[in-house]
Order: sequence, then structure tokens, then C-alpha cells
Amino acid sequence: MTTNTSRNINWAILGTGSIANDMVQILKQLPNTTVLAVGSRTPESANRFGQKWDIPRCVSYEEACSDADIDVVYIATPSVRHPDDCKMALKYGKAILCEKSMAPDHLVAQSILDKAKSINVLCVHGVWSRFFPAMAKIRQIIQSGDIGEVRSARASFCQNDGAGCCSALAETGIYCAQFLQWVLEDDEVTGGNGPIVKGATQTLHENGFDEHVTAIIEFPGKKIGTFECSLAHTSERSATVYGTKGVIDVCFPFWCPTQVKVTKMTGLGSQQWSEPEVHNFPLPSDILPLMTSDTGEGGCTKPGFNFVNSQGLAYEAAEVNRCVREGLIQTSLFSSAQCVEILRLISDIREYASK
Ligand SMILES: NC(=O)C1=CN([C@@H]2O[C@H](COP(=O)(O)OP(=O)(O)OC[C@H]3O[C@@H](n4cnc5c(N)ncnc54)[C@H](OP(=O)(O)O)[C@@H]3O)[C@@H](O)[C@H]2O)C=CC1
Ligand SMILES: O=C1OC[C@@H](O)[C@H](O)[C@H]1O
Repeated sequence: MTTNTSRNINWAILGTGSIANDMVQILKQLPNTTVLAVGSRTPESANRFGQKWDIPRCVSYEEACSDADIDVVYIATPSVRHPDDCKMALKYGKAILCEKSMAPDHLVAQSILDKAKSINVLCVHGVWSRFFPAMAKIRQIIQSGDIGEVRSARASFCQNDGAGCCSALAETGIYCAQFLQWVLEDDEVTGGNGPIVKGATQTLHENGFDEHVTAIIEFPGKKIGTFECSLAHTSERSATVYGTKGVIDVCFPFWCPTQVKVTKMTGLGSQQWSEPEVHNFPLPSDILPLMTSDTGEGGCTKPGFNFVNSQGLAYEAAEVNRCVREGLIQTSLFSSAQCVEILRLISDIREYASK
């Protein structure tokens, strides 16, 4: 099959909130990429966002999805809407990049991915961590045997800014789960012999959402993963991989990492450690926060990004462009099977913690 690597890709963004604000700045700077439409619940929001970012078609969600000129729909609505928004995009045969968490559990995710597969369309769960070069480096270090045999890993993602509006597992726990999967599993997802939840506990917000969860998980090969996530308090938001001969540290923000630190055991009886080897992966220098002529009191403003390391959204967006150009229905950087397995793990933790 011949691939037109420079084919322009037209995107529609669904939702006009915080992450849409960051992603639109990325998409506008990727080569051969156009943000052709923004979909919103209200014409006012669609127009406001469209004017701010110079997007020609400011429409409803359904109009954005049904637009014949759109190649990819980026779903940037709240997580509870994602399954329905994915189904709407698929109804019109559109490729999807769906923000995390794509679905509340693996069964719903599987049904969406099955539908996408049946119509030969790309559907990517936007767990953007997976597209960072630092993540590939972590895997490479593990496979090189530099830290010996990996036995365990931990991740912590607690932040105090969302309790009560969504599930901590869906919002930040998913980043911990994906990290543990990445560092504790072999290349192939193991299907029925995947990770097993050995312990989990949670506290709930008064509205019923989990707001603080900790979990202990056994991975194949007797590896143990632990994580803590919360939307009610803070943590250092780092992750660590532990091997028989050394440790890999991924400091804040571990879910969109630009640095990996390796410390190796050098002395007899574990008494000496090397100076850490530091591997840096700077964010793409050609992606910048964009200026807009916002009509706020200050006139021209520099909006910048809402979230740490948002320039790194470029990695997943560029991969989606590549997949669409090449007619792929999944990305090898985050396969559909891996996506389903992470959500299965999240479901199992939720079930265990609710007992
Ligand atoms: N990858 C990343 O780094 C990040 C990912 N996320 C994920 O992105 C998604 C959106 O998060 P975020 O941008 O912070 O959310 P916001 O609340 O800032 O924006 C969500 C947008 O969705 C639309 N919307 C549709 N239905 C509703 C509803 N019932 N309540 C509120 N808004 C609604 C609104 O746009 P309109 O009114 O125009 O329709 C709104 O602006 C979440 O799933 C989150 O997990 C969030 C932050 C960072
Ligand atoms: O996806 C996300 O959700 C929580 C945010 O704090 C974080 O920066 C973002 O990546």
C-alpha cells in the first residue's frame, strides 16, 4: 500500500474546556494538520472557542462528527461522556482520539474498539504517557538488563483539585495503572493471565465517586505493583521501577516524563550505588504556547497551556496523524489490547475496593 505521508489531516475537537485549549495549540502547529471544526453543547461556546483559535466550523457535536471533511475526532469532553461520544464519531465512520478515561470499564472499551475494528477505523485511547520518548527509554533500560530483573514498581498520582467531579481511578489512577503495565509486563499482553489485584482500598466522596484509592497488584512473573491515586490530597506524583541490580526513578510529572534516572547497585551486598545516570528527553522545541487575540480586558493575551508538559500532546497527535495516513486501526505504541487490559485492571481494583 502506498502512503501519502504529507496528506493533510482534518480534525474536529469535541468540547471547549481545559484540555481542548491545550490540544488545539498542538494541532495548529503540527505539519499538514488542520483544526477544521469544533463541536460544543452550545453555539456560544463553539463560537467563542472557534474565534479564539480561528476554527472555521463552530458547530454541535453531531455536526462535527458528521462533517464529511473531518478525518479525526478528538474527544475532549468529561470522561462520563466518552463512550457515547465515541459511538457518535464511529456512527459517522470517523477516526478517534479519545481523552482518558475512554470508558468506565474494559467491557465498554472493548465494545467501542470492536465497533471501530468492524468498520476499519482508528480508535486511540489518549493515554498520552505512552507516546513520550522517555517511556520508550524506560522499556529499553528494563530490557537491557541494566537494573537486573525487575521485581516491583510503584506510582503515585494524588492531586487535590477534582474530588467529587469524577473518579480518581479514571482521572489519575489510569496513569498509575498504565505505568505499572508498561514496566511490569512483557511485550505481549497476556490475555487471561494478566495482572491480579491482591489488595485495594478506597474512600468515596459523598456523591459516590472514588476519591482516594490504593492498590496492590501481582503481575505475571511474580512482580508486584503498587499505586495510590487521589483527587482530594497531594503527592509527589512520581514513579519507580525496582530491579535486582538497580532502580529507575521517574520524577514529577511521571505521566508525561522528560527525564529518567537510573541508579545501579555496584558494591558487594548492596552497600554501594552508582551516581545516577540521567537521560533527558526535552519536549518538542518547535511546539509553543500560542498567542490569541482574546477579547478579555487585557486585550491580547498569551493563553499558554493549562497542564504541565502539554507540548508532549504532540507525540500522540502526530502518531494519530501517522496512523490515519497509513490506514491503521490501532497504534503499536498503545494497542487496543493494552488499552482494554488497563481498563480491566481499573475495573478489578474498583471491584476489590468496593467489597
Ligand atoms: N491528557 C491530559 O493531559 C488531560 C486529559 N484530561 C481529560 O480530558 C477530559 C476533559 O477534561 P477537561 O478539559 O479538564 O474538562 P473541562 O470541564 O475543562 O472541559 C470539558 C468540556 O466538555 C464539554 N462538556 C460536555 N458535557 C459536559 C458536562 N456535562 N459538564 C461539563 N462539560 C461538558 C464542555 O464543552 P462544551 O460546553 O463546549 O460542550 C466542556 O468545556 C477528561 O476526560 C479528562 O480526564 C484532562 C486534563 C488533562
Ligand atoms: O490527564 C490529566 O489529568 C490530571 C492533570 O492534572 C494532568 O496534568 C493531566 O495530564
